[in-house]
Amino acid sequence: MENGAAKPVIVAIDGPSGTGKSSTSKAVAAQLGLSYLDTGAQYRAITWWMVTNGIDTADPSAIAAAAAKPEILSGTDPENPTITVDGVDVAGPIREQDVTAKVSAVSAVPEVRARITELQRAIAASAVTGIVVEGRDIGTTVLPDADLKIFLTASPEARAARRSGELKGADLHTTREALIRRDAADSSRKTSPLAKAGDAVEVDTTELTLQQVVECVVTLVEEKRAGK
Ligand SMILES: Nc1ncnc2c1ncn2[C@@H]1O[C@H](COP(=O)(O)OP(=O)(O)OP(=O)(O)O)[C@@H](O)[C@H]1O
Ligand SMILES: Nc1ccn([C@H]2C[C@H](O)[C@@H](COP(=O)(O)O)O2)c(=O)n1
Repeated sequence: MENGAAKPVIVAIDGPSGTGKSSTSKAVAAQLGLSYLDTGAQYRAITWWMVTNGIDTADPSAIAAAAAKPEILSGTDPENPTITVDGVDVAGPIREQDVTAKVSAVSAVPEVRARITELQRAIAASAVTGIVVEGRDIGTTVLPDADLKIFLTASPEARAARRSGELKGADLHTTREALIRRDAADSSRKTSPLAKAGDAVEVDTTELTLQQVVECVVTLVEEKRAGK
C-alpha cells in the first residue's frame, strides 16, 4: 500500500462440524490483530428467526420468501464476537438443539445463501487489518481470492468427543451420529456445499491440541504475509 500500511490479509477457514474452526479462528485473529467472522452463527441466526416467526423450515419456498426480512448483525472482535437479529442478542438461543437440528435445511436454500454471502463479503471488505472468516464455503464461494485457505478435518470420534465435552451429559454415539448427519446434509446440498477449495491447506487436527493448530495456522499466515 502507498502509505506503507500492511495490506489487509484475508484468511478462510472451512471444515466439518467440531474440527475446531471457531476456536482456531478466534485465537488466530486475536493473536494477529485481525477481525473474526463466524458464518455458522449467521446461518444459525437466520434459522432462529425463521423458527421464532413460525416459518415452516421444511418448506424451502416459505424460507426463500422470508429470507430478506431479518436484519442480522455480526460483531467481529475475536475477543467478543456478537450476533444480533433485529437488535436482539441471539448468541445463546442460536446454539440450542432446535436451531442446530434445522440449520442445515435453512442454509441449503439459495435465497438464504445469497443474502448471507452478500453480508459476509461486505464484512470482509470492510476489515481494516484483515479478517479470519470461518465456515463451510468460504474458500470455495464467499472469498475465493482469500490470501490463505485452510481446511480443518478430524475423525468423527475426535469431533464427537470434543462436542460431548461441551454438551453436559451428551451421549458420545448420539453426538457422533448427529455430526455425521449434519455434515452429510451440508456436503450434499446443491448450492455452495461444504467443500475443500483446490488451493486450501488441509490440517488434520485429530491428534493435535488446539494450541498446536493455532500455531500452525499463525505460521501459515505469517509465511503468506512474508511472501513465502
Ligand atoms: N485441536 C483440538 N483438540 C481438542 N479440542 C479441540 C481442538 N480444537 C477445538 N477443540 C474443542 O472442540 C470443540 C469444538 O470446537 P469448535 O467449536 O472450534 O469447532 P467448529 O469446527 O467451529 O464446530 P462447528 O462447525 O460445529 O461450530 C470446542 O469445545 C473446542 O474447545
Ligand atoms: N459458511 C457456512 C457456515 C455454516 N453453514 C451452515 C451449515 C452448518 O451446519 C450450520 C451451522 O454452522 P456451525 O455453527 O456449526 O459452524 O450453518 C453453511 O452452510 N455455510
